[in-house]
Amino acid sequence: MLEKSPAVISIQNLEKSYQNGRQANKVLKGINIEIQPGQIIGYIGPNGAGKSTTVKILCGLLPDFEGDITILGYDLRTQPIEIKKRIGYIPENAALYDTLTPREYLQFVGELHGMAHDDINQKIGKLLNLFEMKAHADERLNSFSKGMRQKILIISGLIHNPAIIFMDEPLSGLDANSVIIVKEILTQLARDGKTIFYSSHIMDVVEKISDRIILIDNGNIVADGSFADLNSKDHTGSLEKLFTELTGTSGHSKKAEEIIHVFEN
Ligand SMILES: Nc1ncnc2c1ncn2[C@@H]1O[C@H](COP(=O)(O)OP(=O)(O)OP(=O)(O)O)[C@@H](O)[C@H]1O
Repeated sequence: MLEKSPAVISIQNLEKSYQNGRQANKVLKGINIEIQPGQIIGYIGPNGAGKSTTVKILCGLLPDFEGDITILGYDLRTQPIEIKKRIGYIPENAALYDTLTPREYLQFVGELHGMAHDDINQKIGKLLNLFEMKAHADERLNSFSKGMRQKILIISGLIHNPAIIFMDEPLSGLDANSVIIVKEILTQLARDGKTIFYSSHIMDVVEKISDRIILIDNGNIVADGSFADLNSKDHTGSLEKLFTELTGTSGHSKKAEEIIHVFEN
């Protein structure tokens, strides 16, 4: 019998509350996930479900949480630096140093990761080329469009060759060609044994690239499995339909009609 590889991400009873004045607002209510290496995990859910909160906790950006998390065998509470060295985080939006050029910014990121100069420069050249950004390597970031900035963020999350890549709505602002490139990159990274934790609203991309889909709603996991498993269980046909059925957000055309009525009256 094939032995199961040890989990690269282990989340046990994860709970998180934000303080709202005097009241605690619990947004993660007991999340349990074990993730094997080389998988692409699609982490989906409605607005406010707790996706970004989960990703930020896993990347060590929100240290105040309940439960136990180990990543690559390191305890997130006591060994966050060991984890941060080995993961990449690609958020939807992040402040880039606007006065720098992509080359300068990426050199800075590479140095923070302790990479050798030659290695940094070689990776920068290859990745900028791949994302069709080489011509802009020495222009200032403050002149960049949303999609161009997003490409630089993606490169900065990959440059140090992390074992796990956390992505929070990474395709935001990218054109169709760039989306295809990112999809291909993710598939190949997973083939090379990297683990990808991918949080997104873009259902057809999640459906196509994910080995496993985890759907959260209101801080709880409501579905967890491959698209084929989830689809055969609920007979829905598409991830979008499954999403709306399980998160109770159906009746869209009626809602749209009501919104139009607001303008008409
Ligand atoms: N810094 C914060 N302080 C207080 N409440 C917060 C904070 N960040 C998030 N929340 C609340 O936590 C809940 C989950 O937010 P989160 O950003 O994790 O959701 P999400 O699933 O990523 O949503 P979206 O799809 O809209 O990005 C929401 O109710 C949100 O209002």
